[in-house]
Amino acid sequence: MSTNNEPMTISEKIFSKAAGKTVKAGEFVLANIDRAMTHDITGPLAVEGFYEIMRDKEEKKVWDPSKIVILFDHQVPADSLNAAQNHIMLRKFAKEQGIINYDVYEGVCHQVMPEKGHVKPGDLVVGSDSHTCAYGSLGAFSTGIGSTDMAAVFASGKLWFKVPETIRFEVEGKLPKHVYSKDIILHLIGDVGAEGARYKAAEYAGSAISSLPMSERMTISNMAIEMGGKAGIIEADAVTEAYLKERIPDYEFDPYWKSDEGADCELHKYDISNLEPQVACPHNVDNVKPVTEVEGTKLDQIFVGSCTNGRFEDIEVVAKMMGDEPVAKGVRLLIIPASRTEYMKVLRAGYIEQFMEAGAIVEAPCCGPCMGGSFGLLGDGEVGLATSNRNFKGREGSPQSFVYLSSPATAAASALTGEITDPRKI
Ligand SMILES: CC(C)[C@H](C(=O)O)[C@@H](O)C(=O)O
Ligand code: SF4
Repeated sequence: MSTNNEPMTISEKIFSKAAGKTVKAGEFVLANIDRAMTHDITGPLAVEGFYEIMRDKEEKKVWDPSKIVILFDHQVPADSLNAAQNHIMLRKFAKEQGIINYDVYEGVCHQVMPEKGHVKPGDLVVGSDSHTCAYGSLGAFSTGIGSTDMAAVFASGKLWFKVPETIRFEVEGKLPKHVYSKDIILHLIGDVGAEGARYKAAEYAGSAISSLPMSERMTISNMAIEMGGKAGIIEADAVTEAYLKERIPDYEFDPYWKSDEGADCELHKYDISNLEPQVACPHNVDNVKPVTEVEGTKLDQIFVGSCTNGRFEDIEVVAKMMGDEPVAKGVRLLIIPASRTEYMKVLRAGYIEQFMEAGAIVEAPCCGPCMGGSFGLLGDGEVGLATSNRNFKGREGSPQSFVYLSSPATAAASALTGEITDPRKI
């Protein structure tokens, strides 16, 4: 696609493809969208907006129903009459328009989209959810948009963008035992701050990133938005290829979708060889401390799940660390696999029985308490530890509660003791 020899970032390449001409960071483009995703919270307003845009048109059809995905994850199974009505409305819209609709609770959108093969390297993907940046783990430019922008995408398949500058995180080293990609991303966010990557495309590279399996890459891309990133991209490689070959039958790896050497970016370098497990403390995701500084904080609830860390691999870490030990008295351990597929893997591995016997509770795939909208909420003065991605005041329930964020390993160690615990000490 590059028409001259100037090195380009992966974002510039993707926007050049999407705009049909070579574009550079800082330029405004009207871009063709490859895939659009919406869910039960933001979908209804997008549908209303779509009909508003189409009000004078005789045929009120979306631009391409095969490129839109609608799913239900935030309030499932319907937890209120309002949610049930929203689901009815979205099911009807999807049916009338012929849109792909996972309407029987397939799981959290950001797990289901890659899992079902809806994203590939070089794609421009939009979703009406801020953690849409998660699909950057597959080498796509993927970003969250609002419901009204989604309405415009439904109608036209296009959207205006300013091509973002790139902020590149080069992370080298071998992860110490019991330290995971969640610790890397919390460390990066703590370092650059909640605004450190504002309107920039974050790119993660280096030996510590390329050696991560896909499940852990997803965690890192997912949290780009927590430092203000517009996207969180990891260049596609053999790991990406293997993941996609299982899901997209005709997928062929294309080495073009990477940042060229010498492309313009703001560079940040890290060595994580001695990284401690990290914890984000109330009430901001960038309030990050090594676990040793918050050890001993008493917990009321631990939530293992969400689009950030609700995959089989995450839950397996918890199962293995807990072994036959029970959940500590006085703490509630809530485990929610991120999708039906991940749930089935957890089930077949025998972990659900193990967790239930240990005194934990395993729920069906959904966002759960992550956003404080559904079940499993924290009350006044309660303290929770979660493997999710946000800990703002009131995020998991009461504005008088406190949420810490960690890796599944730290969550498991803490479930055994009832207080924030360094997994290296278990
Ligand atoms: C409901 C949705 C708009 C929201 C988001 O955009 O991220 C939610 O998924 C979250 O994690 O806060
Ligand atoms: S699991 Fe949490 S972060 Fe992910 S989409 Fe659901 S509410 Fe948002």
